[in-house]
Amino acid sequence: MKALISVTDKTGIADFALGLEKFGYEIVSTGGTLKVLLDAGVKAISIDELTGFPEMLDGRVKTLHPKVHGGILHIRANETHVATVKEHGIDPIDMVVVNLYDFEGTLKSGKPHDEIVENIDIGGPSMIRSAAKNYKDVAVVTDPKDYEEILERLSNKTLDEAYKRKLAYKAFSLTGYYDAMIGRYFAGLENEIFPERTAIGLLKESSLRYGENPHQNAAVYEDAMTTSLMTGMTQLHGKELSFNNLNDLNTALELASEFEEPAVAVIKHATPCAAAIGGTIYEAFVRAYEADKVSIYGGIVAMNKEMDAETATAMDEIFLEIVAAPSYSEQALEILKKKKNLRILVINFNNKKSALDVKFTSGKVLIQETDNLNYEKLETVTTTAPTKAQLDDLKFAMIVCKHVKSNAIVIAKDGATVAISGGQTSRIWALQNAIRNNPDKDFTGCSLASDAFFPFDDCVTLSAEHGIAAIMQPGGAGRDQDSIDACNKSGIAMVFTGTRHFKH
Ligand SMILES: NC(=O)c1ncn([C@@H]2O[C@H](COP(=O)(O)O)[C@@H](O)[C@H]2O)c1NC=O
Repeated sequence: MKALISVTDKTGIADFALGLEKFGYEIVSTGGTLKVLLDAGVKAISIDELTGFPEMLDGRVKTLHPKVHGGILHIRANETHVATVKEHGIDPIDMVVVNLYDFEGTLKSGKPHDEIVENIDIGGPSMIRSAAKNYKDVAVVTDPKDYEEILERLSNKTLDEAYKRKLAYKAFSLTGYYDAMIGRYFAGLENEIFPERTAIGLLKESSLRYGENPHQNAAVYEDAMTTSLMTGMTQLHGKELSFNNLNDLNTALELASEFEEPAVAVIKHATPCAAAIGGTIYEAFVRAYEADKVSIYGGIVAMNKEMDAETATAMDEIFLEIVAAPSYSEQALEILKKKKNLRILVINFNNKKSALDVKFTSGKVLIQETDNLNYEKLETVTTTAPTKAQLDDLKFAMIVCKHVKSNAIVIAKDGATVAISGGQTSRIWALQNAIRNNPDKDFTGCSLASDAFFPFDDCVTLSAEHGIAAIMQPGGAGRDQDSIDACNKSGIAMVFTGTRHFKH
């Protein structure tokens, strides 16, 4: 029996090869791997000896040879195959142990293009695919974590077809993932974000306790080709993150990262319930908290600057699922850690938002660029123009609005939300809810943003009844003029942005 071993990640390979030898395997190996094996006392032979060719072209051709692929691919139960390999002096290869050049690591460490290309493994995936195709006769081992089990199975004679098929599934998943990364890298070089054919390539990070609801199984995957806000985040404390936590966190981070100044976003059910900016994080937090003291219960709080002790203390009375910040003062951490279950996350806000927004629907996958444009223009369409403070609030409200599920209305004052209403099937309902859910709020002088245009003037009429002073919306409705007239009648300033922010 022969095992061909050719690995970049040499973890555990010597012990595995020594183990295989005990079960009668003759080991054949490539340059660097051979050296490690010989040093460990494995009686391995070189691939050159097997093929009768030297490794050549700086390692570009080592195992790409009929003696290798014929040895792997012939069907043992097929007499013609067996006769053919015999005729050509090809010995059967019964096990292929291969892992691949570190394309991902080379790319991520910012190496030049030529070096990245050199780290595209050709011979490795070829052998993996050959062995996986012929899994009934060949065991394909691509993961060092499997070495132990394979030796165990050799010992109790359970390296059977069913297990070899499982190894084949892992093998094809690996080559698919590997090629997906390479494909995306090359598409990126052409600035092609919507290629004709594409593979995403996802690496399982962990299973989750459950999905959106306890009866749904779920797992979380890492997209190795994307660096975005959650990339490299660390959890300092608290229970493991759930499916809903991660989904909600995404909105929290995307909103908090919109601002240069200290900003706090409070999220429930993947939609903001409050947000504020301030001179300090403490100020921003207090104002966000006061904006909605009810919904924050069980929410996620993300901030774009260090969490200090004062802010941590202010959170003390509130039940939160997650706090996320770029860093924590020692004292803040001490205070927060008193809450056993609170998940405390460190986020790298220098990472950008993900460039693509991907939605899997039933049978179709929708891919779009992330909504990165806040407004195309700022055009005052009323006789009254917003004051500087009102315009600042309008811009702030529109940024928050962008992250609220449609139909969305955000009312703000002095850089803090006053009312948010989203996920409504009619625009007027969104505004009615914003007002109805906040019976104690005074909307006089507030600024209002709408994620899409007003189809009728009813939103302006209701805004006027509640003293709202300025409105921002994309404009573009057939009845825009009705809304403009209604604003002029009530002295409301209205600004058109030309940019819609639906979020479904
Ligand atoms: N070109 C080939 O024929 C070839 N055959 C095997 N490899 C890769 O060479 C690596 C091992 O090289 P070494 O044993 O020299 O450290 C493995 O990751 C294996 O996938 C090859 N390298 C690249 O394609």
